[in-house]
Amino acid sequence: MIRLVDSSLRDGMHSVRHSFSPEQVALVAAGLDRAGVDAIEVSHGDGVGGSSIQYGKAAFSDEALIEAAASVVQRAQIAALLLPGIGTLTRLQAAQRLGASVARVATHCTEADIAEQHIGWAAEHGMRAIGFLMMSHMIEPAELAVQARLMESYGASVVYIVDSAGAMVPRTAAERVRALRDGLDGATEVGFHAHNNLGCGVGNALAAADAGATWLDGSLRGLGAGAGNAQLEVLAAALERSGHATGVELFPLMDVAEDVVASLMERPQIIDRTALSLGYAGVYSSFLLHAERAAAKFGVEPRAVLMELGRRRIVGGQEDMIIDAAAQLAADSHPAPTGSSGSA
Ligand SMILES: CC[C@H](O)CC(=O)C(=O)O
Ligand SMILES: [Mn+2]
Repeated sequence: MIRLVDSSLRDGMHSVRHSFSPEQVALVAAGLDRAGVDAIEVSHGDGVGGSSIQYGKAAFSDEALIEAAASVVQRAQIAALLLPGIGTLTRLQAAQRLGASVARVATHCTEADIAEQHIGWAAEHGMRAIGFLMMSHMIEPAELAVQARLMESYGASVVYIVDSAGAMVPRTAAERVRALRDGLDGATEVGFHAHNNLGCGVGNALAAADAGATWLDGSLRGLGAGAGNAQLEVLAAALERSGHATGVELFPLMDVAEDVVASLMERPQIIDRTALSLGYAGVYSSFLLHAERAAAKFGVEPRAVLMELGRRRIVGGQEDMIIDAAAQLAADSHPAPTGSSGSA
């Protein structure tokens, strides 16, 4: 049995500049709940506590959004994402008080050790504790399994491989799932979170399921950072057709995607050259809008900025480097005249 987690109201926040209102959240969450989705993730795109100049100001507080979602669901669990260092444990505690019962604690794929306190607290306080290893394409499957074991040792009952950059293809996704499946205790489940920058979002999630992942993320209409996530309603149909039960009712899921989410989207969730460059260069999907803004400011190509970020191996939390890379590219293309000191 596959458990489906919807991320439209969290990863989708990147795509709408963190603007969803409690009313919009309630509409989408009610539709997802009717369709039988297991968990609905709600917060700023960068998790609880993410609203800031660095990551983008949200229109409403995480707490108001979580409360709105929790007030309309009958069956689905509400999930809160926390990136230690962006949000603190107190934000997770507040999320739990307001109705979140799933804690997804996210770290860069080599930094699982910073999640010990948060995963431990969630597991000890009745939440389902999930570890979320971001930018998982950047390290080899065996190294990823070592990090996953750390999260398991802190109390995570599920560890996710997170293809933040949408840089994986079905083979590399499946290799990582197999490495975690082999390295973790049999009781610990493996999850997969896809991005569609290389056009492989649903395919990667299917490959992950075939390799033993039992938790899969997606979002309605694919609403998410970069080219978006695995499109949830498409994934549900494709899983059913490939023999994986999800417990989700497909038509109500299609309906909330088309009748509610489609009209909330600010930009088409397509693989244009900038989104494709994210996957090709292996860059964090949530950098898309930041890179477009920085490129416009410095008069350079967004694609060039993303390729430079990939070359520098910049990871989440280093958003200021996007501006640095754009400024550097602008300076390289308009070098100061010989003999100039570069300052007035
Ligand atoms: C900034 C948090 C990030 O969006 C989490 C996530 O969904 C990912 O890494 O793909
Ligand atoms: Mn994501």
